Amino acid sequence: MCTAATYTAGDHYFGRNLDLELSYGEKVTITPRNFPLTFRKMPTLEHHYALIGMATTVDNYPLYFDATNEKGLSMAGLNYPGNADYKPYAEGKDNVSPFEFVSWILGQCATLAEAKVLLDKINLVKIDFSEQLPLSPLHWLMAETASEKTLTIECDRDGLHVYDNPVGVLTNNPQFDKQLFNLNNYQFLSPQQPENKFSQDLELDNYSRGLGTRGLPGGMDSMSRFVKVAFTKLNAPKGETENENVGNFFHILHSVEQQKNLDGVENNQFEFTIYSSCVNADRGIYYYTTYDNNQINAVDMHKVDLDGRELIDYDLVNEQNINWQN
Ligand SMILES: C[C@H](CCC(=O)NCCS(=O)(=O)O)[C@H]1CC[C@H]2[C@@H]3[C@H](O)C[C@@H]4C[C@H](O)CC[C@]4(C)[C@H]3C[C@H](O)[C@]12C
Repeated sequence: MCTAATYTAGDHYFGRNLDLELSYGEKVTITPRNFPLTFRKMPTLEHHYALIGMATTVDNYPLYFDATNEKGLSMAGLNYPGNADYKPYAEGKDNVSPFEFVSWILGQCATLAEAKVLLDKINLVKIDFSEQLPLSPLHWLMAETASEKTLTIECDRDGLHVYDNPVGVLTNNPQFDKQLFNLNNYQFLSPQQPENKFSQDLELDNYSRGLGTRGLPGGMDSMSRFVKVAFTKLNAPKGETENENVGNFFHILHSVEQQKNLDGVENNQFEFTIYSSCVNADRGIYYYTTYDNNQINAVDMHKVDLDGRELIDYDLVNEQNINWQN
């Protein structure tokens, strides 16, 4: 399972937890403006916006899991098994494969309005990257900095759905409209202590702090994480400094982090949070933590030549770095 979220506190932040039982050798990857972005059925983008994000690069092709462009538009792909339904080639449409989708949109669009124009013409065509890397069933969170608005994009059996996402979070199944509806069931949650509405005939005691959050779901499943991360994010403090806000953002994501050995999948394996990312979308800085390294690491896209023609990538720093004080 995975979780993605946005957060605004002065600047605009976008990030995700990547939860899985295996790694694809992903690295923080910068695609400069003049790296030719090729597509199976669409013309090459010789010149485009520069991108920074997490990607696996195969045959010099960046397969982005999540990314942000130099204009602050961001996207993340999350698992959507059993629902994602990619389509056959369609004449007259922009036939873009899901593995190309992030680069196609972020390479060309600065805003959600521009992205919506491309989404109107798009056909998410069923073309695998390779036999070894077939398509994954995904849906996407997309956010811009200007309006602070967020979209969810899902390609179901009945076609493409582009939802306004007023919460600014995404997890996995079920469909987004059901996740949103489910929040109706949690209106009772509060960061404040409850008042007794149970009965005036009883004297009830707030015997513990945090009673307003009793009933907040804590499961690893995607509906539980949706509620928990939405509640955490919508009540998150807004700091004064970059460090404070990056810290706040990681607290939001880590509220739904998956610890090892709690979410069993096939072959006696367990899914866990491989990395958590936080992009400052206004400044093009990609921060991340990994399961084994709680320290926040950062890559700044503006410290490299964004007019280049070659991909630039950074291995994840995966070793725990303890700050010894004596
Ligand atoms: C599995 C990842 C999503 C995380 C997630 O939601 N996990 C939950 C698993 S589950 O619900 O519990 O089954 C997704 C996000 C982005 C995906 C990758 C990107 O789409 C880029 C390429 C695309 C290729 O078609 C397949 C490999 C791949 C490298 C993908 C592998 C995998 O499907 C990734 C890494």
